[in-house]
Amino acid sequence: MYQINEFKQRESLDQALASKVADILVEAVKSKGKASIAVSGGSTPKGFFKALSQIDLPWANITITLADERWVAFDSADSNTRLVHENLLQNKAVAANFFHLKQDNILSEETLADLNVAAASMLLPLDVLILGMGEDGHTASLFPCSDQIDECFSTSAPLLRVLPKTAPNERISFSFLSLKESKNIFLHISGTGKKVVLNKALADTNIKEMPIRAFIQDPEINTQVFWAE
Ligand SMILES: O=C(O)[C@H](O)[C@@H](O)[C@H](O)[C@H](O)COP(=O)(O)O
Repeated sequence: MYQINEFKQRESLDQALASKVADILVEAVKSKGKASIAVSGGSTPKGFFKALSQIDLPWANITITLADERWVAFDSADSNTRLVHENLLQNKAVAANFFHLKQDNILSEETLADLNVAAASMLLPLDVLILGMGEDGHTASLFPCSDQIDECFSTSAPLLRVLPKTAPNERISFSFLSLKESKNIFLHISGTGKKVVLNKALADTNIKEMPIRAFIQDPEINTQVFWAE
């Protein structure tokens, strides 16, 4: 299920989402000494990253990772790791820990197995998950067009390799079953085009056709949608 929070200005959304996420992270650190957050890449979250980076938080006890990453070099314009380093791991958040999904040149079975062990012990369940959504209804790198779409929903491994057919780059993504355990889930989208996609996602039920449906229609999952015009 979902609740929608609508904003006229993207800047107001960025501030509101940053302050909500900050409160959750503070509470998590207070109660268990540490907190984890997975953010998404793409073009939408830059302003949110900047707003969150300026908040005074116990950053040294907070680990940031990505919901998914493209398997590209750090200096590539497509690197979500680079996006996070340039926009979120700045200002006060410079003290935060970053869990790197992109490791070696090749995403081998061994690398994936090591990442799965590390993610399970260090990050999961996530305290905060910020999802984005593509025009095709993908979220994280759960791509409807990929041969891995069944595995995206069925695997109990935290992470999997995905090869989208309609988007560039090999990907690594947290699986649906690991993402759905997140304690606080947000979907951050902006623009009228994304509102149309959201409405399309709400109008039908096939999750493999539009994976975002799984997060907004499952009664066991509570997704806070943050949308700005
Ligand atoms: O690395 C990625 O591609 C993502 O994490 C992906 O799931 C993204 O969030 C959506 O594609 C929305 O992207 P935009 O914000 O660019 O529309």
